Amino acid sequence: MALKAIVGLDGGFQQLGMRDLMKNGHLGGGSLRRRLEVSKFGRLECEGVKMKPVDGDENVEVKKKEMGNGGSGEELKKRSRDSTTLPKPLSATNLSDSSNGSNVRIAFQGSPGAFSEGAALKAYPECETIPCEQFEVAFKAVELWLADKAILPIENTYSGSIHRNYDLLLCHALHIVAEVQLSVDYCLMALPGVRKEELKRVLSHPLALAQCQGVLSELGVTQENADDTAAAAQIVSSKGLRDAGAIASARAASIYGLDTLEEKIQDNHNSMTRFLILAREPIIPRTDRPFKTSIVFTLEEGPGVIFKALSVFALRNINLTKIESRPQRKQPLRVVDGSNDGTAKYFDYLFYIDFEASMAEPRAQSALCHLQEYSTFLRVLGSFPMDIYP
Ligand SMILES: O=C(O)C(=O)Cc1ccccc1
Repeated sequence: MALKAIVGLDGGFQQLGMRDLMKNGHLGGGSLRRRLEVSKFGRLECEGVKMKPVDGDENVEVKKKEMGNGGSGEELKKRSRDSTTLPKPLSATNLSDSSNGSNVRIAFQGSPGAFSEGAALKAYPECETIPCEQFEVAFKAVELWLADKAILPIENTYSGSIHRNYDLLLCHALHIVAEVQLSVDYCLMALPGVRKEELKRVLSHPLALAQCQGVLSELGVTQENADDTAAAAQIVSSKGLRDAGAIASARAASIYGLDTLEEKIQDNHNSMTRFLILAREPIIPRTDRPFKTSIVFTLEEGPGVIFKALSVFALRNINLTKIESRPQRKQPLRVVDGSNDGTAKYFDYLFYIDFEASMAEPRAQSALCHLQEYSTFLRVLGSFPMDIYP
């Protein structure tokens, strides 16, 4: 799919949105350069672009078995129709990507100062970050070569999995190339001169509000959802709201010129958020450092299939770090014939598993070959280094 990037700077902070990812145009070098120049403070907007459905089923062909990152023949044929997903030759930019992230553009959902941006900077301190209105836009930005990678929060030790982002992993053909674990510190902030007692409401991302209930109920304020924590800070600042505070990062306070009224206001100080970094191409799995592999699969019907599926890892002494199941939205029910009482209908699920092994290890390869005996669909989402230094 081709696109045209249109980004206007109207004086304020902007995000990449659907409107900027155009249907029929092409990406002119000039417009890309212009967009990238503003991207430190701008977000892309997208409208009118036909997005793949977010229920994750367009790329899921459950009737076919699929191994590795290459996909089935049918899927490869489908992908080859869309030239943006074809592997591209190495360029000078690829070769100059350094581990500190200079020359790497990372798309994230949110405004500058969001925690997702902080996680991107933890992984690649010198990267260029591209704020996007929605997660779909961040994925699209990578698929359309506007960004090299996308980052998305996937789970939190306090509130668990971010289900929508699991679903998104399946809608797109991006590969997980890294994980980042971040301990998130929330700050309460307001316009300079505003005191805590003057606050009548506090704005933030729902996840942040949920984790700061102690302070919020002490303040007796109403809570208002924002798209992301930094957007909350931006609203308070740009609208000059003197009765409102925001919960966001210390970086957001400094970006939007707000004063921090209280630091580390979260109820639980040990809470961590795990983010995934996605790219168009998988990385080459290695065995010289701890690796994790993420897979998604569906199972045949029958007694004990989940037990059998999990045993392929236990038999090879492979540790599982995460199990998640999600309904198959497009075909949520599986009709099973053959019971004595007639036809039964079951909920049909996708299983996501993370295991501690690299796809370069024979035990991981044989575990997945074994798993194929019980699964109707299997996709490796990525094999990537574990973030062991949170
Ligand atoms: O809103 C943000 O800043 C985000 O990046 C999403 C988020 C919110 C709370 C914890 C971790 C990530």
